[in-house]
Amino acid sequence: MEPTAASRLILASTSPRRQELIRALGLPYEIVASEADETVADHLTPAEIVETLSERKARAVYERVPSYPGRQIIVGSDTIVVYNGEPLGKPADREDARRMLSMLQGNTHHVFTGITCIEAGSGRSLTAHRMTRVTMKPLSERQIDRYIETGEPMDKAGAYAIQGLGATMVEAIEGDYFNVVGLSLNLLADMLYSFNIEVL
Ligand SMILES: Cc1cn([C@H]2C[C@H](O)[C@@H](COP(=O)(O)OP(=O)(O)OP(=O)(O)O)O2)c(=O)[nH]c1=O
Repeated sequence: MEPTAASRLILASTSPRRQELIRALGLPYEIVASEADETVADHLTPAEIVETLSERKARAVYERVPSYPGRQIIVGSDTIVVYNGEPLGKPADREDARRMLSMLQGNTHHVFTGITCIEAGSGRSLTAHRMTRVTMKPLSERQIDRYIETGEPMDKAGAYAIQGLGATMVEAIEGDYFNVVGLSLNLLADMLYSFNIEVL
């Protein structure tokens, strides 16, 4: 089959960041919220966690997607921060955000994002992940408290947003920036190419 740009993507996500990122690809897309359970077994590695959850999110939408005349690829994604072997999701409350930021400040952590693509008609599925290294500069307790007061940490893995005020706390990154924000466009483009969808 010839590569085609006429296929439609369905982003299985409520994340406004992911919605903005997928728009950058310039392909037709639709957003469908995915209500997948995000609990996983304790023994999974970070890569297994984000791959399992991205799969679960994509599959939840795949199972209820209406039929459509063209090709549709459902895209699910999940992000976690890992520090010292501990996976950090979104903070439960301000205290949890304080605990996470106190650990991350002055140290290097890893951000894992998994992506799953499922083709609606055939059910063919692909899952992969990327990892980015992020180093935060040392922060005082007062700086952490003031950052938490902005409300920015609350719906972000690891309690910070590199694309927001959190950028002022990041000293260095190694790897794909967009993987930290929640969707590596580089990885997604490679995965779409396996479905004969050319972004460029
Ligand atoms: C580390 C980091 C995470 N994040 C976000 C990306 C994800 O939205 C969120 C991690 O939570 P996720 O559970 O991966 O995603 P979500 O619940 O926001 O959205 P959905 O499951 O519906 O797709 O953290 C940032 O926006 N910036 C950052 O710098």
